[in-house]
Amino acid sequence: MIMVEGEVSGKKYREPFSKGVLARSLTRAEMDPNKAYTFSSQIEAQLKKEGVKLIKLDDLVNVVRQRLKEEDSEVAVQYGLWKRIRKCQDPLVILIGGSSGVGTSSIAFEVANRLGIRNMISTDMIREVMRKIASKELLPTIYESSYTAYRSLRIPPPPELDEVLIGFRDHVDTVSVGVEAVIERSITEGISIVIEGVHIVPGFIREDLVSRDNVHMFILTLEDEEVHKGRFYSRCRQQWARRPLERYMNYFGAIRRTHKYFESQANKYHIPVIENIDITTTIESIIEDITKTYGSEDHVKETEG
Ligand SMILES: Nc1ncnc2c1ncn2[C@@H]1O[C@H](COP(=O)(O)OP(=O)(O)O)[C@@H](O)[C@H]1O
Ligand SMILES: O=C(O)[C@@H](COP(=O)(O)O)OP(=O)(O)O
Repeated sequence: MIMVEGEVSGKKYREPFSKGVLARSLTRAEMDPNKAYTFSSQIEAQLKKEGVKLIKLDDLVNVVRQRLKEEDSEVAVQYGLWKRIRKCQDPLVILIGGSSGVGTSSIAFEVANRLGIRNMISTDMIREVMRKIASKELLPTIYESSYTAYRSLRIPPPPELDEVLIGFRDHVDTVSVGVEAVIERSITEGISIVIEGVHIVPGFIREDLVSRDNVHMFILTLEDEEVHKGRFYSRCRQQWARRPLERYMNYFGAIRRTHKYFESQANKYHIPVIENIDITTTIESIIEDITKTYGSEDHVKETEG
């Protein structure tokens, strides 16, 4: 059996070489799963042939990189980047926002998967916890959807102001307290996480958190209203009981107002805006933006492997 020796926070550990574990990291670097498994088997065979019984994780990574360079240079680059992200001491916190229906949960899931991040939370869940803590009388707007929050404003806004946006801002402002708590906890615990939903709005989450190098925010949009409507049709087909189409169509105008607000806030705070037409392109641009930060070896603070 070949043993692999790694190191976490100065402590050494050993585990058996696993083709499955190696294959998964290659799949994240966009290698075809079948090819990844074959490739991992070849690496194992190579090590056995060389009589290796124990290999340091860093050395294993170099063996993999060397062979990848010869066989698949594109995967080699992706694998290198992915390893650099994994080696970084700071956890990655990825925030994906956008108005209802633009695709935040679908994209968050894919991004987490690609980067090997095991934690993901929707801001709807954070809101749900907050609803159990604060009464409807105290925080009425969070008992509504983000786009209907205006209906429960305690003091109706003056007619010259957009009541949908006043309600939306109040709703988001409150839930942002919970979002900040999750970010803070992830940072102190060193846990990478993807947080997604309508409550990720530029300008609402504390600057000292979003300005960190390891916190990345993205806003998804759908310029074409018909395409946006189409997403509700497809979602409602999948989850009819929980997400009746009628509700989203009745409030579509309000949802589009929040959509515009997301765009203007993103521009104001220089947050990347990604038009979520093609799922692959959206994921690629998010991954590319994040990996840019890890493009240089200087960002590697620890050799955890
Ligand atoms: N890039 C995309 N192309 C096609 N359909 C998409 C894309 N992104 C999301 N969808 C679909 O659109 C619907 C809404 O996406 P969802 O992730 O639930 O949105 P949100 O969480 O922002 O409300 C779902 O049916 C989802 O499968
Ligand atoms: O508040 C809101 O805008 C939506 C967000 O959810 P998504 O549509 O983004 O999943 O929550 P709802 O009240 O409809 O459960």
